[in-house]
Amino acid sequence: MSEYDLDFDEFVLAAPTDTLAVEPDAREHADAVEFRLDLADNPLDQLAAYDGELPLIATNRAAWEAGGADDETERLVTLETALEYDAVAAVDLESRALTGAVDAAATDRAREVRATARERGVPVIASVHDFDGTPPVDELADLLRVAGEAGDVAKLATTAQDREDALALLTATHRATAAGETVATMGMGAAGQHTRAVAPVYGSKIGYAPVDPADATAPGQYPLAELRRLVAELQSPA
Ligand SMILES: O=C1C[C@@](O)(C(=O)O)C[C@@H](O)[C@@H]1O
Repeated sequence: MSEYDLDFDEFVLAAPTDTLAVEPDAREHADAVEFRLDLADNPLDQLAAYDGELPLIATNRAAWEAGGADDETERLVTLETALEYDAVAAVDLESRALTGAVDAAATDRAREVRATARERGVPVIASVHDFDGTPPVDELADLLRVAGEAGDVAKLATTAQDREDALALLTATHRATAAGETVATMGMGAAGQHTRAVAPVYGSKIGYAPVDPADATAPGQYPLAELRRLVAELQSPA
């Protein structure tokens, strides 16, 4: 068993970054670092040099899901190579990449990365993003169900335009958790911000918050120390 194990039975607060050098600053409040390979310079060299304490979630976000990786083959090869490093304790794969929404060759490759992760005992976060809005609750439930079949944690980040969107996301989170699914949800944008603190109350198992707000990887993220404080207060009300 690696010293870097991550499971998602309990809430995991991840600090997203493109530079592993921030890890010492994340330690006080984070449980993990999300390493955004798609945004990083020399990501594999950074991984080879990593000797921090926090486990890493490896993400190599596709350009078609608003990430920085535009060559599908290369991004999946890089992600699979990242799995060779002990510190990589979870891997993020787009649910659409795993379920055939891209193209057949890319789907096979994404599934190979998932198989490699599983051989190594590394959980797979199957993620879905909606950068335009938040679909109705039943659609959110479907997205979570499909992602949950594709991965070990179903992650859903949608853009909340108003409080109804935020409520829909929280409702879907609550229902999925009550049904025994392992999910992570967060609302993007100003109207979604509070869901980042509140969704863990309804069972969401991952939060993302950068050490430095200037390094935010999505609209509406709280700074790390702030999200840690909010989540802790809401989980243990006085
Ligand atoms: O998928 C997610 C969630 C996220 O988009 C957010 O909204 O906090 C931030 C990303 O870095 C991460 O990969």
